[in-house]
Amino acid sequence: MASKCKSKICNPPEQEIKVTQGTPEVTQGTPEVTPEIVAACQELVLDNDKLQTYMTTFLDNIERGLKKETHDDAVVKCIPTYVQDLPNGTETGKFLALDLGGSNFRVLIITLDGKECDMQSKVYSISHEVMQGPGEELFDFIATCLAEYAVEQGVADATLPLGFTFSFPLIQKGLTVGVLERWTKGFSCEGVIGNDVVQMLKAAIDRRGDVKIDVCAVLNDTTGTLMSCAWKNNDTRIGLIVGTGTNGCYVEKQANVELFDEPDRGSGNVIVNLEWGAFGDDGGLDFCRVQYDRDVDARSINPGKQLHEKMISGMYMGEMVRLAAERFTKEGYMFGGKGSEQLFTPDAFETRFVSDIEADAPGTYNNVKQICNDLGLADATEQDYVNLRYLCACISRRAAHLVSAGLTVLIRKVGEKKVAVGIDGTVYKNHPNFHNLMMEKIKELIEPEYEFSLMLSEDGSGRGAALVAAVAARVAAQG
Ligand SMILES: Nc1ncnc2c1ncn2[C@@H]1O[C@H](COP(=O)(O)OP(=O)(O)OP(=O)(O)O)[C@@H](O)[C@H]1O
Repeated sequence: MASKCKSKICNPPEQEIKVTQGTPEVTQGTPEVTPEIVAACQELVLDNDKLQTYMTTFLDNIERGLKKETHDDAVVKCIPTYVQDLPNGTETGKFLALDLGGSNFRVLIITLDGKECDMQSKVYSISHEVMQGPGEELFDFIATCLAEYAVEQGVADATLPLGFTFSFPLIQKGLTVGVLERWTKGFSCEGVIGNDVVQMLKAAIDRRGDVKIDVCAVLNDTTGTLMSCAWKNNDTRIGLIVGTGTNGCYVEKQANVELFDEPDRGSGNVIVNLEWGAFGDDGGLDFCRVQYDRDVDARSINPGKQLHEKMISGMYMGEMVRLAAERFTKEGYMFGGKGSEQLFTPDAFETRFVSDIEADAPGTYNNVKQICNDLGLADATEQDYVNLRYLCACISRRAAHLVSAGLTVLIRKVGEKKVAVGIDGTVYKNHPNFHNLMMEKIKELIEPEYEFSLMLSEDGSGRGAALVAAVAARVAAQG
């Protein structure tokens, strides 16, 4: 099989993989990506016709999620968040925030004063045992971190308002009531699904009895991201996360959100948490899923669920590249047909490698070489580097294009001529091309009358949680 390996190596002064249009191309005079790999990767290219199909299906899914009659069977749940008002820059006070939603857990103390915001925080990593152990132990762990940090910061007796950023699908029944619908992103703690996570948090705090806390909002990081960005930019109407998982939210008219059952406090709007990670769970994305998607899904702890998320987010992107590299190695096109033990080990190829490899300057192979060495692929050739970079580009670009098509639908749905999108998540932040790919693709897909901007929303989970709590307090004070 190794004989199939094409090693056409030259040493061009400049080499660039263009990832902006169609399939990534290599400029002339550089080692070309092995043609068999290019041909096999066509399935990862989402042309605008496919993206139109995606957009039509996605919009239909949103409508189904918003309508009472179809909501129960809808996969894109469109959950009303009970956040009716965006910040106006007058929010003040000291707040606690908890941020649970992925690989790390954080406790924050946030001081808001008009346009000033001071944040102190501590990060705790969550062990595999806690992520997949009994729910009560998860909440005891959260309460312990909270209590320790509150004592350390001298606010244990201050009864500060707390915003709880809990970034898993919650059915909200009020600003302080959130029932977990299902776990995602590798969590599977028993005894939480179907329960109100705010009550579980309060119970854990009470079990300790050493801190006084006023839990006054539960939200997910998407909502926090939107709020945090809106605090800086009045045009913000959409929040997006591309991190461990992916999700989106947007400002919708209350009249269109049939499940929203609270009186209008004046804005006429409410933030809708799409839970768009589940898009495709009814087969709606089968037209563009490929074998790597099916393999990643089959080996996950939630097969058949979060299929859109699995095509996009950081938890799966590296593994997708690894699966492709494994395939092309076994077919004899890469790494001398041999590969290495690490290359054939699930999850050994981290998503940060995708960013690092694509960040190599044109014609240079510093990062890719280092990564190959670390993966036991010290014999990799320049041709292998080019091929591996191509696989990274195909998979990250597909993710960026899916997100772009989703945002195009939301920008149109918001319906205002000028819309800012607040975005958070390490994939968006650290991937060298993700932002540019999104800008280009949305411009291509959307009508020219829409003006949009994509803004990095710094720390939506922390500042956003404080803002939700603060806005609720401001609106309540206004009567
Ligand atoms: N340099 C990088 N480029 C791209 N992805 C990366 C990079 N470094 C880490 N990641 C990926 O980012 C993900 C973590 O992102 P982030 O910290 O934003 O998520 P989270 O807060 O844990 O969860 P979420 O934001 O989805 O609720 C992991 O899947 C990790 O593999």
